[in-house]
Amino acid sequence: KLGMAFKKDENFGEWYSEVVVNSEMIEYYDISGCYILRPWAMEIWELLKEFFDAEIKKLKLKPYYFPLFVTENVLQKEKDHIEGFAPEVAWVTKSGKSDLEAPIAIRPTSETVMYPYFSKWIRSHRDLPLKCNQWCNVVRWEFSNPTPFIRSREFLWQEGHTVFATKEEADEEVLQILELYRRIYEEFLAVPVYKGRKSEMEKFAGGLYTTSVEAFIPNTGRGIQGATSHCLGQNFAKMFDITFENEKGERSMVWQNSWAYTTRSIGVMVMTHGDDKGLVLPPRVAPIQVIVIPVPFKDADTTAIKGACESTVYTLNQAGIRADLDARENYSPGWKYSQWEMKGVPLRIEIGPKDLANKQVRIVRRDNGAKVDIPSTDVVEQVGALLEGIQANLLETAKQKRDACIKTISTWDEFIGALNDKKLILAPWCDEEEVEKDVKARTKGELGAAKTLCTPFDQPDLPAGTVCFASGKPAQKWSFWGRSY
Ligand SMILES: O=C1CCCN[C@@H]1CCCn1cnc2cc(F)c(F)cc2c1=O
Ligand SMILES: [Mg+2]
Repeated sequence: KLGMAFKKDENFGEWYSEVVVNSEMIEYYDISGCYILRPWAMEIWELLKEFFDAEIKKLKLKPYYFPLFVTENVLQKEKDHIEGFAPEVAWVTKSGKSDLEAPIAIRPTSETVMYPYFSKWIRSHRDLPLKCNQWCNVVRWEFSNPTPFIRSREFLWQEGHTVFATKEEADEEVLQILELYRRIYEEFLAVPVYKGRKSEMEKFAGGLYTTSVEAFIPNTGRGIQGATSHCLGQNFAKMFDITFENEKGERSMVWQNSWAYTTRSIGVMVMTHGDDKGLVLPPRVAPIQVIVIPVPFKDADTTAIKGACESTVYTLNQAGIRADLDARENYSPGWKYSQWEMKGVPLRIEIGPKDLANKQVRIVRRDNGAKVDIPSTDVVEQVGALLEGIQANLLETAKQKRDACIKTISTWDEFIGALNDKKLILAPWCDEEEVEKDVKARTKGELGAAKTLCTPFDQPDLPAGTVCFASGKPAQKWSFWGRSY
């Protein structure tokens, strides 16, 4: 069966589940919150990884792999680091029939796995900076509604953990990595994001401050954290005794960062660009950018048509374009069109007897359905230009949709109205945690409470005398508020 049973603007949740399955990204698994990532998803993950890994290698990050398991006493090294997270930790308690002497946790994140060894490896300033990155899976036994890519009990990520002699170096790297995350979203996934700082309440409790890139899903009116880059300060250095002897022979504590993005990024892309025909892939992350389909005609020369298709694929591949041929005999062209549209392939090239005779090919765009006939000799240049056009169009369209959801408010009533209208709310805030807690309490409900998403680095000007929408106290900053994933 092809085609979508659910419409994006009518049943978003069902639409999303259907798209990720019909496009062959995901197969549901018999453990709740766990999903099979099929090639159509893993190839996207690998394209993102290729970019990000090359970029952090330029920043001198070294690849590591730490164990999946961590002992109970090490995991609980510092109460405030994992206090609220305890229910999410998955434990191994047996091997075969026999109980383990002590339960072993499966890593939900790797600070406690890594930092005892950072303490051992770092003695002198000459051992700094230490720059560790690992690509791995983590497990968090969450209970809120599982969603493929967006919220799963196991997911893939990279986690960077860096150690510096000075706060200045750490502060600089936090922003360098955040910029890479912005590039992943805007330049690859064509998803607009805001860079900002998390509030004291929303930040990583174990750190000094948290920055993030924040996306927004217009269909649900929910913000979603795209990636996060923390400055940990010297908190973990204290916890794990990570000190070094500086040039003057004094013992000092190190300054640390940690940062991650995850397979959630693929889900954000699906939600942003997908339509009622299925997935719409930004060309820079499309495993197949162009699918070439022969269109045979009753007595036409099918061999010549297939030959033209094969040479078109070859020519495109030689130009570094990810093109493929769908010459399956057991499916009609029409069926193939629908299937590759469902999988979100950015361009389709059709070659039939007429095209052959006119030495042209027909190109069809997935994003806006536009059809264009071009001379076969121009195919590389035209396809290249079309792919760039699609990439830009997807980002621009997503930006306009997101911007249309932004509501700048100044009073509580306006805030509630905007929340009910599924808006991304920009509000003047007094920056007091009590007020943040109060807003959460006053907006509790089955759709979830409103919270601060981030304080965007790019601050609109705040006229003197502006008061906080929730407390009436003098506003200190503009922050994004809303419901979130
Ligand atoms: O967000 C990052 C970037 C990569 C490295 N880790 C940091 C902070 C992770 C915050 N966090 C997030 N979730 C957790 C879940 C747990 F079950 C648990 F024991 C601990 C945590 C936890 O520390
Ligand atoms: Mg969590």
